[in-house]
Amino acid sequence: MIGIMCAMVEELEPILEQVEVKDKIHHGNNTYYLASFDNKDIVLAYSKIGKVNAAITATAMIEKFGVEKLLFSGVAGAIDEDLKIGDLIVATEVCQHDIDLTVFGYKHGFIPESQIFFDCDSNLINIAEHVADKLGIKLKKGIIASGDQFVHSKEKKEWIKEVFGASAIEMEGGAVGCVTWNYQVPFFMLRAISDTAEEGAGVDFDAFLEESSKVSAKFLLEMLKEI
Ligand SMILES: CCCCCCN(CO)Cc1c[nH]c2c(N)ncnc12
Repeated sequence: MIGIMCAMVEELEPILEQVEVKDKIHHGNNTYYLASFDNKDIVLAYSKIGKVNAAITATAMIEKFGVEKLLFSGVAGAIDEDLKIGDLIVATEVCQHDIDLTVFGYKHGFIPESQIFFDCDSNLINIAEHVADKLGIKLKKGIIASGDQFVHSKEKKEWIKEVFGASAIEMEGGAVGCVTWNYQVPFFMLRAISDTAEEGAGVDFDAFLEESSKVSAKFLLEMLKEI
């Protein structure tokens, strides 16, 4: 079973309308759509925004639906200057920039018995690169940082870049990476840029959420054909 996760309904809609939904299951205040696409069984859901909501959905996908690969599609704020609105980025690793146990000598993003960075699945990243070549589109790869805040300041964005080497910023991937690492389930995340995470990012986000969600959804569906 393949799991497809988004944070917001706007990110899931463009995927859901392209698959054959067989059943809808309500569980833990989430709706899980059982569907098939290209003769593959998939379960889809949006978690709601933020790391806790994302962790709930990722865990349910694994524990209740037996998902063996978890793919995330959505939008993100750009940290790297070469990422423009509408561009795609694939996560090589994810982290949580709002974890801070530095007073005990730990690095930012580190929790004892856990990790700062969680690797995304190299096989799925390879498939993404193959699909990008086939479609003739530019696909950036990089670290994506998550935190429970919408980043809209150049200072904060630059700090996250400095401390984590992140190329993009959002609010769920680091949590999903932590869940999939604990359960040893392959994880892949694709995001399309909706804003630059600086002053005024909220306005850009509202303006480009729908369009960028479609960019990410379209690519993810192409990937599904190759999995
Ligand atoms: C009510 C509106 C909720 C916005 C949710 C934003 N998502 C969270 O995953 C992605 C995202 C896009 N741009 C971002 C930014 N600049 N900072 C954090 N997250 C993001």
